[in-house]
Amino acid sequence: MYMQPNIVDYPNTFNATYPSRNHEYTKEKVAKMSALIEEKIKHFKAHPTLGIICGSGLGEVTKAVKDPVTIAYKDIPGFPRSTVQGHAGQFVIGYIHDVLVVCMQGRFHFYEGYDIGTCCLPVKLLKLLGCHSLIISNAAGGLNAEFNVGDIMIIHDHINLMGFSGNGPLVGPNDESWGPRFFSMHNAYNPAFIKAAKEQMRKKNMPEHVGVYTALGGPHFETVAELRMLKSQGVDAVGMSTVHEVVMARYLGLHVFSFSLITNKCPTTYDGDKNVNHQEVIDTGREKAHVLVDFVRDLVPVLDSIKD
Ligand SMILES: O=P(O)(O)O[C@@H]1C[C@H](O)[C@@H](CO)O1
Ligand SMILES: Nc1nc2[nH]cnc2c(=O)[nH]1
Repeated sequence: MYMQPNIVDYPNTFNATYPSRNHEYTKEKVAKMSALIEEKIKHFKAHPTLGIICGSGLGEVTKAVKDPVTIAYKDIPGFPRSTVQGHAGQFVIGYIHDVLVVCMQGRFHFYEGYDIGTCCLPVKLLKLLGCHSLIISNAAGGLNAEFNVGDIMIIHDHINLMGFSGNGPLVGPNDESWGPRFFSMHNAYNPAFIKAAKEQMRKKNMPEHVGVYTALGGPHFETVAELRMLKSQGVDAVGMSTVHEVVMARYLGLHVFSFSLITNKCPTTYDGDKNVNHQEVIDTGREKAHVLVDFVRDLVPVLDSIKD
């Protein structure tokens, strides 16, 4: 879907167009959304400290949440709607162990027609709700030959392909009260979180995959030539999200842990019938729900205790 670029008056100069609507999500606007949620969770008498963004088919992670309060995205004025199968479109807020978490069952993708800034609005909302850290999950195709369908890959770095070409969430005017104009993406994926997650994997006898993720605009999956190119550039898993959310999270000073569920293998040869499809992605998420719930449940208190 073609999005009409947003037109903003730049004081005294000219009308500028921006690919991202991030600047429209002002503190005032996002605080109104946050206040609606806070009202519905005031009985907890605490603010959530950890946000969890669930990838395609990965919403069952919320089974780890005790005393959940569910709030539909459609009940928050100005908040986008989920349009993709496997993204329920609701917040699930409650406790995992003694940590108050906000889970997002559903994220927003560029291919749904949302601009990249709108895709990252949830990260701003999670920050205003009080989160200091995020777990960002996604379903991804595995390029690394060591990965099997159903494995988890911890993301230790990414290649921001959409951002390379100027389609980044922070393109446009900057409000310094949210974050700085320029900032580093070095160690964007918190090394202490990665270390803790690897320890969890070792204890659970899970393969300890760590790798590089990239997101393409989608919604189509990749050609063999594209996958070969990505593999040659050091990409281990390919998806359609996460990267821009991590950029936004680091801008806001949030700590990030992120992982991919490898839902399919990415074909790098032309032989055989290797058509990836969304149903396969959803099915792998469902089949592995128990592993994800267990992994996230045990990781949450560990990550929450690491403050830098
Ligand atoms: O929201 P995520 O990144 O987990 O979703 C992936 C990428 C596409 O949206 C979808 C393809 O099946 O899964
Ligand atoms: N781009 C992309 N996204 C995915 N999400 C789940 N599997 C895939 C994949 O193979 N490619």
